[in-house]
Amino acid sequence: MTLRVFAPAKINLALHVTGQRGDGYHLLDSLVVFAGVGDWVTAEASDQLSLRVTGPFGAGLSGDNLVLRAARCLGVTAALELDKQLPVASGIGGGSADAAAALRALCGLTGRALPDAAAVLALGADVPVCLAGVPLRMQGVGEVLTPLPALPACYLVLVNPGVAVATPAVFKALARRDNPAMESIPQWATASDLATWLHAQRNDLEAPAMALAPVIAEVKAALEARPGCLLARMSGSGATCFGLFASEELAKAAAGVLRDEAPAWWVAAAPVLPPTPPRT
Ligand SMILES: C[C@@](CO)(OP(=O)(O)O)[C@H](O)COP(=O)(O)OP(=O)(O)OC[C@H]1O[C@@H](n2ccc(N)nc2=O)[C@H](O)[C@@H]1O
Ligand SMILES: Nc1ncnc2c1ncn2[C@@H]1O[C@H](COP(=O)(O)OP(=O)(O)O)[C@@H](O)[C@H]1O
Repeated sequence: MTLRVFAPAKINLALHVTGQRGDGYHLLDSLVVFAGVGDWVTAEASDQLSLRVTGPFGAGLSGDNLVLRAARCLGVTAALELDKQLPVASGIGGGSADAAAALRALCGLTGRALPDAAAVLALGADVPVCLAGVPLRMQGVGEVLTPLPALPACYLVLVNPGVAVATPAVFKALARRDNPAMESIPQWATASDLATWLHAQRNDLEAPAMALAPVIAEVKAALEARPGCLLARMSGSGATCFGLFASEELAKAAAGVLRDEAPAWWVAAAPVLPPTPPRT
């Protein structure tokens, strides 16, 4: 039996750093969604644990892969394959998304129940939210997850300039760690309503990441300049930035122009998941 599971990119539409724990980990308040672009994890029953990595960003991976760590955490063996479509160390949770997809595939293969948030937090602060895989408010260091009102249909353009940004370095470069939490969450009727609310929120990691990798400011400005871009912001600890659009046509047009303008950048247009059916 073989199972193939999608590992969607995780996007922090807002990311507030509200404190720091005694162990150094930061307290977060984040609006997290998933995009219709991502990696794929395949698991086939085997009495040995193995991993084959393919895909355009597979060569950029070294060291202990989070997919293997997820399998060891469950105590399950399988022949795993990771098709790495997302840039590595880029603020869109690629490694955490892969770990969550591996957990799903391995639990599906063996008939086990999915582990809970507390059990998978040690794999990475983003693994619980990636395992949930639906839009959520994420708090604590990543383990406190609260459902959101249904999101309006909206589309993202993701742009990564090819500069890997190390998450610990960005947190370390923060000027303040006691920033205000997100404002209370309303019901958004349209993508424009969502953007208006998001404009009053922040990504507190944007300034320190831009200080470490100034090209991030260029990426954000390039997205902001595209017609129909309702909001441009960095995701996670960077360097990927997203633009929020109300329609697939506008998102695809923006992505096309950005690919022409900066052929070295990774550019993807994708819906926010789950895609909402059009209102009748
Ligand atoms: C910043 C965020 C926001 O969603 O996204 P990414 O930039 O990774 O996508 C996440 O909190 C990252 O989650 P993840 O990448 O799984 O983090 P981990 O592997 O657990 O931790 C990497 C390092 O980030 C810092 N870290 C992470 C999470 C957190 N709440 N406080 C922290 O201070 C610590 O220095 C830690 O050693
Ligand atoms: N499957 C994986 N995909 C991406 N990175 C991985 C994976 N396994 C281990 N890593 C390591 O985790 C680190 C963080 O990568 P990633 O999760 O892509 O970052 P981010 O959460 O900022 O998007 C990288 O430096 C990489 O070496």
